[in-house]
Amino acid sequence: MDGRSRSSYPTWREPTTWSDRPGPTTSPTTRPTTSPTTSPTIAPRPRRTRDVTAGTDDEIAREQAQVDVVYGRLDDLRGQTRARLAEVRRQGPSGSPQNRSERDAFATLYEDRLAQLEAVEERLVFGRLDLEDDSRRYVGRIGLTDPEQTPLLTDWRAPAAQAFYRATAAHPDGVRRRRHVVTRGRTVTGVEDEVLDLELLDGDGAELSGLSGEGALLAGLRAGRTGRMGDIVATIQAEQDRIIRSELGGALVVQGGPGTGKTAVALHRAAYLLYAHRRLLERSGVLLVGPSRTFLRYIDQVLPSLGETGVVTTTVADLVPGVVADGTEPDEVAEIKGRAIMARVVERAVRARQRVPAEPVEVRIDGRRVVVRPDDVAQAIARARRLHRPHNLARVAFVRDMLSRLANQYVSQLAFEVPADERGEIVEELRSTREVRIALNLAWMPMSPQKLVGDLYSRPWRLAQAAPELSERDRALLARPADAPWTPADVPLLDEAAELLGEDDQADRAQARAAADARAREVAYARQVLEQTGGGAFVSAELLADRFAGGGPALTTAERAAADRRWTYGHVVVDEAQELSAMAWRILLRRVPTRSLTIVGDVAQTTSPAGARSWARMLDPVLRGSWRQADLTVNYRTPAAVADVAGRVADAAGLPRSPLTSAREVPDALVVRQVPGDELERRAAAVAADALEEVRDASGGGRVALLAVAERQESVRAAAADAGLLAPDGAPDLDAPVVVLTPLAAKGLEFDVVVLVEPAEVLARSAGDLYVAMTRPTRTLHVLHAAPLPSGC
Ligand SMILES: Nc1ncnc2c1ncn2[C@@H]1O[C@H](COP(=O)(O)OP(=O)(O)OP(=O)(O)O)[C@@H](O)[C@H]1O
Repeated sequence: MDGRSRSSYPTWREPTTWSDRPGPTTSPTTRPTTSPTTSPTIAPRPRRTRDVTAGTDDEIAREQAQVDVVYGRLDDLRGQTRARLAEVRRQGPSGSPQNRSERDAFATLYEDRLAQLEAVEERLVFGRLDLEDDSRRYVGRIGLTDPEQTPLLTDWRAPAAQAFYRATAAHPDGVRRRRHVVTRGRTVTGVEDEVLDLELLDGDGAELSGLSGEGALLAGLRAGRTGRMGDIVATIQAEQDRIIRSELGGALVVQGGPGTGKTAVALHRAAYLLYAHRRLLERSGVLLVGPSRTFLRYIDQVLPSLGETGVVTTTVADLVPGVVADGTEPDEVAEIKGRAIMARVVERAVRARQRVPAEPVEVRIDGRRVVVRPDDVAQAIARARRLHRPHNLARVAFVRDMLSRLANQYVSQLAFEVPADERGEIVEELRSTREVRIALNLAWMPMSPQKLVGDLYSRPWRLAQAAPELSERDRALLARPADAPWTPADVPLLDEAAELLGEDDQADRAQARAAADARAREVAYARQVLEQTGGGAFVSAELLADRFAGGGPALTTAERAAADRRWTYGHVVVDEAQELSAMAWRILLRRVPTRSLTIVGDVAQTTSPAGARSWARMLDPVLRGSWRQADLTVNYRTPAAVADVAGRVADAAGLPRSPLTSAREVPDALVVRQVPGDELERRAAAVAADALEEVRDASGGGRVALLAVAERQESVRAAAADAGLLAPDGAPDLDAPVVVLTPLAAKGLEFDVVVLVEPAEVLARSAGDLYVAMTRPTRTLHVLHAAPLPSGC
């Protein structure tokens, strides 16, 4: 994986029949991953290994007994935590502020712990390893021990669980048998074994009985979509596991075609890193950046289900606290704002606010004359710049210097010596004189990022001065009224400006010094408290001290980080990273000076004109060539027939597509219909209605998406509303069974069925959009067209 090499797909899975009670929902047939028609990247079936099928009910009953024990322990721990929380709350709001703050901090800790214990209810236990030394190890969502500290369940992220994901017959890693335990609620519904030890197969049949199943992985893939992403913790594949557990340091790029689990892997990696490097990351935090708020909603249940609530999830547009970037603009305008040169433009715009006046400015004070001379201003500017501090902070030095020069002029006109303390009064008088203030402000204007960037757009001469590299056309495209709303592409520029302008942080720094003194004492105290309460297993003394000092219960690391523009994270995960502009990379890298990054994406799915078609071209300039790449090669989402045609379309359009193997084959997965142009929307809605009937299941699963270009959204939505599929004018709602979206908005999401309306129009906007649209379904892609189909279809 390291050194930008391609990983292979080493996991072999037995094609088996699924032992199940009451049974998973029926679904289209699947192609076993060992089928000869699948890609050569899937390792051939090892001949030494075979599945054993007998006595399933006994095995299920045996596993049920163990699963009951583990859930029993979970219930006990929940009960204990609830009791502790109630005890803390009972103490009420009395006592000294220190006592109250400690109580609040403990209440938050117990609440967090309880939330974690509640979140792991589903599929708490999902695996068992039978080891060469005849011991057994159960693998699950979190680690649990019994009251005597005997292990009951191994956290999936622990080193001891790694073999569950990686062991193969060729490299059994001390494992004789790997068992997938499938549960629904707290009931074991099936087991599936992979036997990695030949001797075991030749041994006692009774001991090995009851092992059958069609494969936990494929069963999971066949389940109806719910509109929200689920975790894959029970069926992580070896090539995915290697990425999830890759070392923390440096920048890791995860390239993979559609449906290869990039998002799933990114989320599981965030959870893994928090577990494996908790000391480091619990206080600095992990940031996860996604392409849109819709996407963040789509994934928002995954990390909590893995027992992690401390990750800050956001979009680039939301990275600057206090800036609401909900304006829209044409792609070509966003592309200009994303260019690397805009960093220079902002820098020049800042320097333009440090200006030597053309003429001397004369000011009269108490009948005496002082002059703000261009020479003095030039010298004071040069001296202040040499400090290399941000504009608003260096301004303090500039003003002090200028006032001193003006005071000298004033004093030289007096007929007597001025004592040092009275000179200070003269300086203060000069400072408060309106004309002096105006003259100094004109020379070195205090600035907010919003004013600086807003002026660039609304005052063409300022842009012309700051951006000589941009063509007149480009500059005209950037022009807009001063009160126009901010757009997502403005946010990196505002952050750049904030960085160069700085805030007057003198008070902050004094406070920080005082806080540092207090902190050592607080950490020592927190350590003592943890020793007494036994809370050290799930929180460090440093974090507890943060919470004592943090002003109350609300301030978790994630909350403090999200509210602070200058927060630097211990690790940043970026999904759909191929879309990021050069300026967006700058804002992100500022948040992770250690360059500990997981960068996830597919350069064939790029839709933004500011995005990348090559990782090297995108990342070499920003990471100076210091990054490693891992590839994902198996498409778990899209049926083979759909993936094949999407691949042909991508190739015809010249997209840099990764070679892919589809894990699933679904009969009749691709349906193409030509219809009259004036019937497109109505027919598409009818197809969606029929599809919904087919995929809807009793538990609320089953999702259908109608995808069309932005210009058709309204008419498709109206047709879908007429067909009773969605409320008229309703906003896109991921929880609804049917959604109407643009391909861009569908990025990263998936549905059971996609109805794609007029692919030629999608292609006209961007080939990446068409590739994205075609690769969203897990079961069926319906293509409806009036115009000729794009080549490759
Ligand atoms: N090991 C796995 N076990 C079970 N399901 C998996 C596994 N890997 C991926 N999946 C499923 O495959 C689907 C696609 O995963 P995901 O959305 O992470 O892919 P992606 O590479 O980010 O796709 P895209 O680039 O198209 O957005 C999801 O439903 C995910 O849960």
